[in-house]
Formats: sequence, structure tokens, C-alpha cells
Amino acid sequence: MANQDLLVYRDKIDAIDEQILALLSSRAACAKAIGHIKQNQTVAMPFYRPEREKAVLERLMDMNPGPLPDKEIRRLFREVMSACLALEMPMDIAYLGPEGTYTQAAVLKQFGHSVNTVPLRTIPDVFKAVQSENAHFGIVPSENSTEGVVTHTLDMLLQSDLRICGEILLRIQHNLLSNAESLSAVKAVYAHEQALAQCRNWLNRYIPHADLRPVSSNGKAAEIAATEANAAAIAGQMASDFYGLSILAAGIEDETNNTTRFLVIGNQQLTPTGDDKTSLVVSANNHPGLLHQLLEPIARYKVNMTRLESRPARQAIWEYVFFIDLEGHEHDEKTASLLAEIKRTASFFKVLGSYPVGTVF
Ligand SMILES: O=C(O)C(=O)C[C@]1(C(=O)O)C=C[C@@H](O)C=C1
Repeated sequence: MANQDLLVYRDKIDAIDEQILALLSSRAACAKAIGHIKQNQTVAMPFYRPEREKAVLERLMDMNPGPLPDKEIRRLFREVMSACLALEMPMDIAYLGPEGTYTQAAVLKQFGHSVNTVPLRTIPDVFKAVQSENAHFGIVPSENSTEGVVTHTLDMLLQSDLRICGEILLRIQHNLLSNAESLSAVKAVYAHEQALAQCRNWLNRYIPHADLRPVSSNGKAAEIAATEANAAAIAGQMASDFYGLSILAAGIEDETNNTTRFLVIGNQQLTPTGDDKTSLVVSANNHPGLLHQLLEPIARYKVNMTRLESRPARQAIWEYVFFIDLEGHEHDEKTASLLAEIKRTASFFKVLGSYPVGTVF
């Protein structure tokens, strides 16, 4: 009898799948039509519209009746839009490699699996690929749990004409990946030194006998663990799939809730979504109270500053440049007048981009 019920539900699922397929095909046809419209404009119209994608995903999560959790709805529709965008324009996305790193996971979280991902060796290489139009967008770490603030990215943003077109927040889960039979068989653990530091308590407790070996990236660690007997790597789920390693232990970080931030860099100006951030870089001749003078308008406008970073300036005329993230879009009225005030006091002022606030999902 139970089996009979099961068959009834399978029949229902078959019928529903047919409807989903028909609907997906209609959706894809609409995306193709949008692609033609975009292609036929006299003024170039961007194919990738992160602000629209954000609105689509949020609307569906708000409407979600269950039982699928919002996170799964987001993931499924993320992939639907990724496939639709690929019909309009196949996207090449450059990122800081190697494959299997958290940066690659960030690419897939933002763009889905239907893009062509291009791993590059350095952050300047990623900027160059986008600048020379060898890639549509680039993904670089900004504040990385494995490197802290990524100063290279800040330096490149200062020099380059590219803009920040998005931020990607990724919850980092460290796993112990290995082909060893068991934890007791693991003789060496490879990882970026920060990942080793973040898992220290767990490593001391469960594999105190293992030799800890820092390497340049967690992707590199996984590559070594895939070939060396009884070696393990600390890396994300992606690396386990990519290098064919088993997850010997999942979620081994001492501090859970570990989120890192990546930036999407490109040539695109995005329109406001109502929930945006603006990144800028400012400097002025050094004098007592300089920072206060630059920041005072932000307090007066009651705008939230989500980040402040100072970097030694390359040119000697300014000693420091300040990287500031604010809530709001440069084309919002309030943000625009705040930016105009900051610009008046600064001798150097550059908006790096206005883009939708990222979600941790
Ligand atoms: O609305 C658009 O402009 C589309 O191109 C459609 C669509 C989608 O599939 O919903 C696809 C790609 C864009 O990045 C945004 C949305």
C-alpha cells in the first residue's frame, strides 16, 4: 500500500516537472527576447543587471510559501537566472585562483554555474583581464578571513578606472579534506596560515600528532592533499569536489559565523536599488584633524559608515588615503549631496562604485 502511495506521488512529481520545464522554457524565451532588445540599443545596455537580480531573488524569498527554506529558493533561482543570462550573453568571470578557493565559491554564489570562470594568479591580473575586456567582470577578495584586509585590492582600486559593481558575502566553513582512511592516519595538514590559525583548537584536539604546513592558498593545499599520501588540507566544499577529496571533518573552524567579503569589479554603472553601498577613496594634505574634517559631513548627514581603511599613499603629497564605505547610492539625493561636501574638503576624491548591499545567505 505504501508503495502505491509512493507511485502516486511520483506521478504527481512527473506532472509537476513537466510544468516546471514548460515554465522554465518560457522564462528563458523571455530572457532571450530581453537579450535581443539590449543588443539592439544604440547606447550599449548591460546584459548583467545585479540590481534586477537582487530584486527578483528578494521578491521570491518574500513570497516563499515553504517548505523549501529561503536559502534554497535563492540558490535555485540564482541558477535559473544564471542560465537565462548565459542565453543573452555568455559571461567570462575572472577571479583570483587557483580553482577550489573560496574566491571561486564567491563567483558561483554571485553569478551561478552558467558563467565561464577564469582563474588568474594575482589580483592585478584580474584587474587587467577586465580592463582589457578579456573578462566581463572580475572577483577579488576585499576582507578575507585568510588574509585580513587585502591591501592589494585596495591599491588596485586606487589606480584603476574600474568600478566596484557588487559585494559578495560568503560564510566560510573550513573542512578537513583528505584521502586518508581516518583522522588518526593524517600525518600532515596543509592550509593557508590564517586557516591553520582559525582551526587551531580543533586541530590540537583531534589531530595533535599531525604536522601543520602553511601554503599560499587553501586551493593549493587541496591540490597537494590530493596527491600526497596521508596528507590533509583545510579548505571549502568546492575544493573537495574539484580535487576529489573526502570531507574527513566539516566545520572545523574555532569561530563559527566567519564571513568574508569579495568585490565584483567591472565597467558598469548600476542604478539604485534602495539598499546600496557606495565605496570611495579620499585624501587631503596631512594636518591635525584631517580625518575628522573628512568624516564630519558623514556624521552630520547621519549616514552609516560601514568601513574605514587607511593606506599609505603612493604619491608623497598625501601621506594617507582613506577608503570609506557608506550606506546609500551615489545617485540618491542625500548621498549625492553628502559626497559633494566630502569632495569639497578633499584634495583627492574618487567614487569607486555604488552597488547593492550583499547578503550573507
Ligand atoms: O531583466 C533583465 O534585464 C534580464 O536580462 C533577465 C534576467 C533574468 O533572468 O531574470 C537575466 C539577467 C540579468 O542579470 C537580470 C535578469
